[in-house]
Amino acid sequence: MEIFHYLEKYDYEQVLFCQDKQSGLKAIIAIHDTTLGPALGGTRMWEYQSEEDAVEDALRLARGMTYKNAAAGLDLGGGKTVIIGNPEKDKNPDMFRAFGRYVQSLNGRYITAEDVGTNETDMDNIALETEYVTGLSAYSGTAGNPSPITALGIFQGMKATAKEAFGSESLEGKTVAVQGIGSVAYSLCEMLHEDGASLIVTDINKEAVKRAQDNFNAKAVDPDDVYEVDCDIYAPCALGATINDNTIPKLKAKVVAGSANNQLHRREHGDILHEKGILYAPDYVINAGGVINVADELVGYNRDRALQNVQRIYKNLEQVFAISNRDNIPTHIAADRLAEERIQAKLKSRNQFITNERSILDRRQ
Ligand SMILES: NC(=O)C1=CN([C@@H]2O[C@H](COP(=O)(O)OP(=O)(O)OC[C@H]3O[C@@H](n4cnc5c(N)ncnc54)[C@H](O)[C@@H]3O)[C@@H](O)[C@H]2O)C=CC1
Ligand SMILES: O=C(O)CCC(=O)C(=O)O
Repeated sequence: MEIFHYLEKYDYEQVLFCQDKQSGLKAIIAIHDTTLGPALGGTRMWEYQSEEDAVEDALRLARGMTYKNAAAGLDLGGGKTVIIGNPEKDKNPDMFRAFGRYVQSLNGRYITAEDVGTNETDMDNIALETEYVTGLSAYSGTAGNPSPITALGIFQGMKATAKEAFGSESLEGKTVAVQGIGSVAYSLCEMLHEDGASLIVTDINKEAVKRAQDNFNAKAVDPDDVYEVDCDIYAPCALGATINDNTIPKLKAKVVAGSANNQLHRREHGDILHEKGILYAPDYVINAGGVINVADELVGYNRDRALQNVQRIYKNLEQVFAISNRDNIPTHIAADRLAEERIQAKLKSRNQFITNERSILDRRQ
């Protein structure tokens, strides 16, 4: 990988390699863009095939956070960390403390949180060394597990998408096929069931499927069969890249709206959905509930306020659909435009001079 070529192509600000021999820490902090504010994005711990894969993942995820935070209306830029290692075997508290010291060294340019492979306990260890961490354990009066709140955002976003696709936001009587009944999707199924939707579920974990069958009267299908079931909405809530060359021809749903990150295998798959008349709720717009929730910790966590802000996802998607209709473009491009318009507007307003402790006026005797 030609690293500076890549950084220049997507306009990254900074990449920091962090190593601590004693704890075994090997981390990469990527800061994509801080136009809107300090970069906020979680820390992923994963056993990568190669160091190059780890760098690529950190860069791709950091850029995704710039768009997610901008489209969510947060005054935050985009960044992300990956820690190289197996989260089941290689973790220790000192590793996260060492990482916390690196985060502190950035003096607030980057704020971290949970991601795949890390949890509230890891964030608590990071917090022993830096104030620039969110998503701490709920016992310390903070946000705690973001999944139910992410689910609320998906539920709101699904309603906005249903309104655009079917003319009514009501999910009563709609059939939703949910892929992956993990932390987010279980809460989502609960809300959908209460709202009168019928559920078709799948998971590689049989217990998760049984729980949904027992509690929400859901119909179960095998993981490979979920794409072609008769349904109104397909909700990918497991892995990324499930919208691809193989699955699109099978889809009977008129709407794709779920929590997974990076749902489109390639960007052109968003174009194909558009051409086929399948309305796609862009992943980083609809799944921003988690980051909206942890961002609230930065100003002193207030759950009611965080929940209210998560409801904004409905309006954010309405805006995406308005741009898509106005410019006759697929929704994934409309979402990018929404995020980029916010960043550009902020860049322009920087032309106005403000006095601060760094300005020339401050040097007067
Ligand atoms: N937890 C959160 O607040 C947020 C989560 N997301 C994304 O949402 C998705 C779900 O997140 P969580 O619920 O936290 O994860 P989770 O790990 O609790 O749930 C994922 C579920 O998917 C199942 N699964 C894996 N491969 C599958 C397959 N091939 N077919 C069917 N099921 C499969 C797993 O068995 C598991 O039950 C992830 O892509 C995550 O990145 C995005 C934003 C925030
Ligand atoms: O939700 C979080 O814990 C942090 C935000 C983030 O990294 C994400 O939304 O992918």
